[in-house]
Amino acid sequence: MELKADNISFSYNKKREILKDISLSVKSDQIIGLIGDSGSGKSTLCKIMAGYITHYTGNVTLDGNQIPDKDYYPVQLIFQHPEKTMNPKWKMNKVLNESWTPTQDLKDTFGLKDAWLTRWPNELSGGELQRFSILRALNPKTKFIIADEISTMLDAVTQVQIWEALINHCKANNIGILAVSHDDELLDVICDDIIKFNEINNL
Ligand SMILES: Nc1ncnc2c1ncn2[C@@H]1O[C@H](COP(=O)(O)OP(=O)(O)OP(=O)(O)O)[C@@H](O)[C@H]1O
Repeated sequence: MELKADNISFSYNKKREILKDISLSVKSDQIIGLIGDSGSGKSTLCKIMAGYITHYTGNVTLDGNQIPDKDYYPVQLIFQHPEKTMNPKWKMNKVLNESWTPTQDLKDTFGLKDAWLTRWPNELSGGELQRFSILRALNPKTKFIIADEISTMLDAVTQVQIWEALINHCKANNIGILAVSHDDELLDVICDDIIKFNEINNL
């Protein structure tokens, strides 16, 4: 499969255009990196490609087709701050199983401990919470993952564990990844190709 953004332009308000005529593509067997200046619009592009922002111009397609937003959205966005995406009034068991029920094998692969399931989100660390948000995004209907600075706040060991588990799962299940990061060393190690955001944003 191929996820494509074609000629995407967007502004939050009339004063300033954030994205101008941006095009990029990711195939199922690829990990594509996206690097660029802070505030240049990378997260905005991620939200557009994952269906969170809909009032843009241009096209986001999967194998040339518009992505229907009524069913499960096959492009899943994982954010830098997992706590912002979780209901603070839900225990982690409910948070984890909201979209699908991950197997015990997968929970083990991501180092997710059963003891965490009975806690509230504010009783877990950033690294522990990020394991939940990644597992939630790996519903079998997911075709592409957009990882927006998912390991920025984690220590080096946790960063490696999480990326290794995510990449292994995605390779085995033919899920393509768009990885946004300021860490060029990380992108050099994990990506097939790295796109410089400033060069594709035609402002
Ligand atoms: N909801 C919003 N309303 C108005 N402006 C916004 C909104 N969200 C982001 N912006 C602005 O849009 C611009 C692009 O933000 P965005 O978060 O996409 O950049 P980024 O490249 O991901 O930055 P960083 O690398 O720092 O995460 C910034 O100037 C930001 O202030």
